[in-house]
Amino acid sequence: MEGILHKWTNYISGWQPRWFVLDGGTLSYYDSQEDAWKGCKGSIKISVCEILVHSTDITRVDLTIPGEQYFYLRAINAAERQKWLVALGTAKACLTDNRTRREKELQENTEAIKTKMSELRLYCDLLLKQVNKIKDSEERGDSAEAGEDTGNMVKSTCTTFLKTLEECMHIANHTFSSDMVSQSPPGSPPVAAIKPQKIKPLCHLNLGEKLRESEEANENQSQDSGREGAEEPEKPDIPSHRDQAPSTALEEDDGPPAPYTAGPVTQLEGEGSNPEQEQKHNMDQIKEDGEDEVSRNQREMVSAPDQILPPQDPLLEEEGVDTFFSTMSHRFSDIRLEDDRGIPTQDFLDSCYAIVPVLDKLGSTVFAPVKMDFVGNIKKINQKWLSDPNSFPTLQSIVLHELQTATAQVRNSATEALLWLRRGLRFLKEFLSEVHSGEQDIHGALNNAYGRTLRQYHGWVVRGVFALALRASPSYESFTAALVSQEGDQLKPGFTSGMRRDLSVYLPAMEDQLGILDDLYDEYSLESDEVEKDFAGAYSTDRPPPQASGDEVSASPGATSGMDVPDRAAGPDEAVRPEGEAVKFSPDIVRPYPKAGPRKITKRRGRKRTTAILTDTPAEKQGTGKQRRPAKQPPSSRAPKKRLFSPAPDAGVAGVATSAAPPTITWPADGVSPTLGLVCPVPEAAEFTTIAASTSPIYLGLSSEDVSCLVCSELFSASMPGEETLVHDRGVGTLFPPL
Ligand SMILES: CCCCCCCCCCCCC/C=C/[C@@H](O)[C@H](CO[C@@H]1O[C@H](CO)[C@@H](O)[C@H](O)[C@H]1O)NC(=O)CCCCCCCCCCCCCCCCC
Repeated sequence: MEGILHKWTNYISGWQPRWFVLDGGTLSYYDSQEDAWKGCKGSIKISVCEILVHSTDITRVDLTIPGEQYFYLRAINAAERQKWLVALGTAKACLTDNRTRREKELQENTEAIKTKMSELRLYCDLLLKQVNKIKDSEERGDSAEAGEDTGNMVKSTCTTFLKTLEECMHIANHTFSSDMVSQSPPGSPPVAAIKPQKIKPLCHLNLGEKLRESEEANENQSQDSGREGAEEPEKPDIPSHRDQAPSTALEEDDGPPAPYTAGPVTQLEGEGSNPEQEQKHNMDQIKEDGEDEVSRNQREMVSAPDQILPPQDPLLEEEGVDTFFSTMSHRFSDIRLEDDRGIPTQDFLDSCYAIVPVLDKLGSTVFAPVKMDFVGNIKKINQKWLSDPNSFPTLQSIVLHELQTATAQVRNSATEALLWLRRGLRFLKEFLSEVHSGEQDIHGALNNAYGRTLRQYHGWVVRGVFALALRASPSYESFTAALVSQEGDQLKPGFTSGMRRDLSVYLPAMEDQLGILDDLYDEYSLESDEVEKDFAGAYSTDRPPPQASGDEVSASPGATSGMDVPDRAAGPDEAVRPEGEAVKFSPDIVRPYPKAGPRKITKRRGRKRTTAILTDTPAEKQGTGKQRRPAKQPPSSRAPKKRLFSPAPDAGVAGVATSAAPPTITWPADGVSPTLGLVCPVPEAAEFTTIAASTSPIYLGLSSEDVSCLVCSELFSASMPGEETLVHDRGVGTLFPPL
C-alpha cells in the first residue's frame, strides 16, 4: 500500500505530508511521490513496532519501537487511516506468522539434532561391542571367516555412523551458523535453548558438542569449503541479520538510531567477506583424509564411550549451570582473530550487540541513553563496514582506511565510534571483573568501574547521567537474574560457579581484544582528549590505571575511583560545576517535576548538529599530563594533523555544522543560577533532576530537534503538539527557572 500520510517532524515544521510505501513488512517514506526516486528518508520495520491508534484523533496512528523509533502519523481522513491500519496490521500479522514458522524450524532442527545424536550414541555402543568382539575372537583364535564377518559389520556400522554424523552436521550448520539465533529484535531475551554450549570443561561436552568442537578444529585445518554447497540441502529461507537491508539514516527526527541491522541485502551466507564465516566443514574431506581431527575424536570416543554421555554426577551438573554468557549468541571469547591479530569486524560487532539484551532485561529507562550510545556506535561501525564489506574485514582495516582517507578524525567516523565503544566495553569489563572477583555490591562495582574507566572522559552532565543510572542499579539478585539462560537458574547452586567458569573465558578474551584496540589507538595517537571535551574533565588513557596513587591517572580527579570514594577532588556522583566546584548529587536534589515555562525554541541556524554542550570550563583544558607518543602516520596518509574528531569539513546530516555560532544563553545577572534540567517524560519517572548549577555562561549549541532526553532517549522532536507543558522538557537543551 502507498499514499500520503502526514508525519510529525518537529516543532518547527510540525506535521508534513510525506509519501509512504508499505512493502515487504517495511514502511518507508519519501518527501513526495515525485521525489521517491531520491530514496527513502526513513523506514520502520512493522514486525517489531507497535501500532497505536489515538484515542481522540480519528486520523492518527502512531508506530513506535519503544526507545528506538517513533513515527507519528496522520491519515488524510478516518477512512484512509482505516485502510492503513488494515494494511499495517496485516503486514505485522504475516511477519509474526513468519517468525513463528522460523522458530518452529529452529525447534525442529534442534529436535532432529538430538535424535541424530542419540543414534550416534547407539552406533558408538555398537562399534565398541563389535571391536570387543574382534578382540575376543582374536584371543580365542577364531576362524578368519568369522573375523571377516565382524570386520564387515564394523565397516558398515562405521559407514552408518559417518552418514549420521554428516546429517547431524548439516542440520547443525544450518541451525547454528545461519545466525538465526541473533535475529531477535533488540529487547528480546537471549535465545538460550538452542545455542550449543561452548564454554564448558571438555568432560561436560556431549557428543554433539564434541563434534562441534572437532568441527571447529577441523575448520582451522581445512579451509576448503568448495564442495559443500552442492551437497547441502536447501538452506532454510531465513535471512541472517547480516542479510537485512542497511538501516536508513535518520533523515528526520524520528528517534534514536534504528536498531543495529547489518548487512547488504544481497549478502548471502558464504559470500561474506569474512573467511571465518565462509569456512564450513567438509564431510567428504573428512572421509578422504581418514585421520583428521574428527576421526581422531571419533576414535577417542569409541575407546571411552562413557565420556560422551551427559554427566550424571550431581556435582558435575552443578558446575554445568549455564549462564547468559554460555548461551549468548555471540561472544568475544568465540572470536577468532586473524593471524595478524586482526579483529573480525562482524564478529566483534555481533559480540557487542549480544550484550544489549541484558540492558533490556534490567529494564530501567535510565539505561536507555547507555543503550542508545552503545548501539549507536555499533551501528556507525557497521555502516562503515556496509559501505564496502570486502575492504573492512577487521576493525583495524576500518581505522587504517579512515586514517588514510583523513576521515578518522572526523566526527561520527567509525574510528570515533570504536573509540567510544571501546571505552564502554572497558567499563563493562571492569565491572564484570569486579563481579567475577566476588563483588556482590552491584552499585559499588559499577561505581568503581566507572571511576576507573569512563569517568575521566565525561563532564559534569554525563557524570550526572551516570549518577542517575547508578541510582537505578539493580541488586545482585536482579542482576544475576538478568544473566541466566533459563529462568530461575540463578537460584541453582551451580550458578555462581557457572558464572565464574564463563567469565573466566569471556573476560580474558575481552581484555585481549581491548588491548589490541588500545595499542592501535595508541600507535596512531587516536586517543582523544578533545572528544567530549566539553563533558570530559580530564584525559588519560582508558586502560585500567595502575594502583599507585601518584600516577597520572589518579591525578585526574576521581579517575581511579567511583562515587563513593571520598578521597578525591570530585567523584562521579557529584555533578561538577564547570569551574570544578562540586555540587553533591543526591536524591535530595531531585525535585518534583516543576511547571515549565514556555519552551525556548532555538531557531536553527546552519545545518543540523549533534548533541554538544559547549562550556568555557577551564578545568577541561587540563590533561593528565600523560605523554603520548607522536602519531604514527598511516600508510600514504596525506592528512594534515588536525583536531581529533573535529566536524566534518562538509558535514551533512551525520556531521556537525560549525559555521553557525551556537546560540548563547547567559545566566541571569541577578546571581541566581538557573538549573539545567533533564526530565524524563515517562510518567513514573517524571522527576526533575538537578544536575548542576553554574554561574558561568553556558552555550547550548543545540537546536531543539537534535535534543533527546538523556533519561528516556526520546527525541525532543517526537513530542506531540499540545504536550509542550507536559513532556517537552526532554533534554539538555531546556533551561528551567531556578528552584
Ligand atoms: C547495570 C547497568 C548499568 C548501566 C551503567 C551505566 C553506565 C553509564 C555511562 C554514562 C552514560 C553514558 C551516556 C552517553 C554518554 C556519551 O556522551 C558518551 C560520548 O558519546 C560519544 O560522543 C561522540 C561525540 O563526542 C559520539 O560521536 C560517539 O558516537 C558517542 O558514543 N559516551 C560514552 O561515554 C560511552 C558510554 C558507553 C556505556 C556503555 C555501557 C556498556 C553496557 C553496560 C551494561 C551493563 C550490564 C552488564 C551485563 C553485561 C553482560 C554481558
